Amino acid sequence: MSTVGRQSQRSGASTVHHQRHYSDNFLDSSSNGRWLQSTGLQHLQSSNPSVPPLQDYSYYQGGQGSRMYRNGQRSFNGGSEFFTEPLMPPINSRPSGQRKNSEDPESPSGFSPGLLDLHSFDTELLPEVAVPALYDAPLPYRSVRGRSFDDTEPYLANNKQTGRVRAVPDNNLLKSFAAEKDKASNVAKIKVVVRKRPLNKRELAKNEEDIITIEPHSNFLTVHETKLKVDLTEYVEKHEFVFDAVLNEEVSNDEVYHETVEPIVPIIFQRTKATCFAYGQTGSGKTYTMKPLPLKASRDILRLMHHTYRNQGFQLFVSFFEIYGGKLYDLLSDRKKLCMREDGKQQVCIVGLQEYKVSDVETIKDLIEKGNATRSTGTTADGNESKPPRVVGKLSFIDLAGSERGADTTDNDKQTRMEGAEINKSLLALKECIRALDNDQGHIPFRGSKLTEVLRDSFVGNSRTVMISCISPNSGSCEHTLNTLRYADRVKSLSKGNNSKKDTLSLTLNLKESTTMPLSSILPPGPTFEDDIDDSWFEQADRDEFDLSEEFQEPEKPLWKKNGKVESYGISNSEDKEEEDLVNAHRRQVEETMDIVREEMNLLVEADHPGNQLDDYVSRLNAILSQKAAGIVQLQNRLSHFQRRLKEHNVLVSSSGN
Ligand SMILES: Nc1ncnc2c1ncn2[C@@H]1O[C@H](COP(=O)(O)OP(=O)(O)OP(=O)(O)O)[C@@H](O)[C@H]1O
Repeated sequence: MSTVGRQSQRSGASTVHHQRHYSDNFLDSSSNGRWLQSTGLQHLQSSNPSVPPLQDYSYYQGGQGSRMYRNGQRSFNGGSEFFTEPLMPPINSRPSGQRKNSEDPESPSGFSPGLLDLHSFDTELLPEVAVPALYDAPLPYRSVRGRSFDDTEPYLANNKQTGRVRAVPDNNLLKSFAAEKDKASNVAKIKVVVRKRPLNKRELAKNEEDIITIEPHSNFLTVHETKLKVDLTEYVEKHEFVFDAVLNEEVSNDEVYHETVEPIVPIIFQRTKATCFAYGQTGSGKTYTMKPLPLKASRDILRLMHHTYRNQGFQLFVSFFEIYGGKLYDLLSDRKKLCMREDGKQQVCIVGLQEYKVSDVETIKDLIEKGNATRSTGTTADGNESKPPRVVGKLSFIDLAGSERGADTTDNDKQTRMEGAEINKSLLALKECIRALDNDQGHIPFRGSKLTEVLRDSFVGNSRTVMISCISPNSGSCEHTLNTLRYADRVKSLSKGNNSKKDTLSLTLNLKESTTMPLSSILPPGPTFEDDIDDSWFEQADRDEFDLSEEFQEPEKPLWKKNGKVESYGISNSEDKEEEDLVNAHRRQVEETMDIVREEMNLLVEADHPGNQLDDYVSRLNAILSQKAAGIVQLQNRLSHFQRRLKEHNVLVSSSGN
């Protein structure tokens, strides 16, 4: 076992390499019981695993870890839904309009998703594996070591256990490899999917309207926002969005998996890190959506490991943790507080995080279901433990805190405001990292928040991100829904391969995009696309990002847009952006108000009003002005709260040394 210390430039603390202690004995019912009690995972039902258990699980601690970003107060009540669903039925196998009974809109949210690490392990750590005749292959192939098919490192070069014969794939298997590789290389770097949940009982009881329409079999979504005209009569403003996929309230969790994570599973066998996160306001269905994904993904990963990549030396590890208030807690170890360090290679290590090596779905389910085990006293592994398995692929599932909490600046409670600040910071930093990732920028601003720091290695190299934006359909959530969709839209439009033209194209060619062709390959060449990307494009993208005017582009839109008065500010960092958004929104409100006043004054001047009508006019104008003024004051308050929170947060960050 090796421990290497290094002064971290940032924190000044020593860094620690992964320390892995293998043990056969990892589940302890007493501590599980405690954890289960608090998490409600005891409600989970068992299922038929699709892959036969191999019973070779063990665990180590101290490796790179999993992450979930959640609100600490969130409950972890489990539902039985995802253990009882059939394994990945085809997306069109369910009649449209039919929802599973088990998807109860009122059922409590489930346990947190976690992370699946896929490790390749050194040959000397390979367990003896019987080589079935099926996998025997002609000699020339025997010298090819294959974590993936085209990995041409000589297989025997470092293998001290020369007596062992490594299985090599036959032609069918080679075809499988190639097919999996093909699939992997055709998955877009960023995929933004929106999921709308059904109206819940409470909303139905209040006769709340469903304000979201989704065109069948399309990627289009429209929000119908009710607004007040100058004369205080109501009108509906339509906001249209296009995403990579838009899933309506009838879509099952299986279909969500099929659309989001399933395509990226093969990629992690190609040395790629993938991240799937859910974003949206509280109660919009993030947990409901994310909960089933890790197990579904692990089923597929194990299936690939046991079939296509059989005997290729892959191991799967699972870990769970939470980031709360900028601190890390191990959810598989009684919420033990963890710290994060960087090693000499700038790899992020979560010191002490327990990671469980798993070989069957049942074990993963057990881990999720039963929670943690006792800490390792650890059966010592052989001398090779100083050579920990190398992480070759990783799939992280992140259930973010409710997005509106980041914007909640009105709470007087300091703790709540601090939480809001951290959440806000995480969301903004996440967007920045995704943007940098997709633009192949050399610098990934992962230090913007704890979440992105932890996810650092998911943002470098050949990684993939799937963002699932969850939205509530009710009219009362309109503002939050629009915010969520705008965030998603920005993430999407920041992507150099995904401007709005391309979105439209992807609508037509969506099937190709997800099955045979990358989006970029079906798009026309042009100066705005990958090949000719230059700084001016980024500047344009930045301007676009902060042009809050998209929703006002229809004919009846306020004059401020036509006057072109709203300017975007230059961008210095992600914190500034939130402030800039607020400033722009504030400015927009003021200018909109001024335009209304001007219009009304013109009307007043032009019209030959008798005195009593003039009075009416003036009082109506006053009503409009005070309504607008309230909005402006509210924005001013938000702005100053935001600035205060930023200061507090910066003090906190610098005092914590992280
Ligand atoms: N697509 C859906 N179909 C049926 N019910 C849903 C769906 N999405 C969410 N729900 C239900 O809505 C409620 C809220 O969902 P959930 O707890 O997942 O929201 P959340 O976004 O994770 O909220 P929070 O941020 O507060 O944790 C739950 O009762 C859940 O069962």
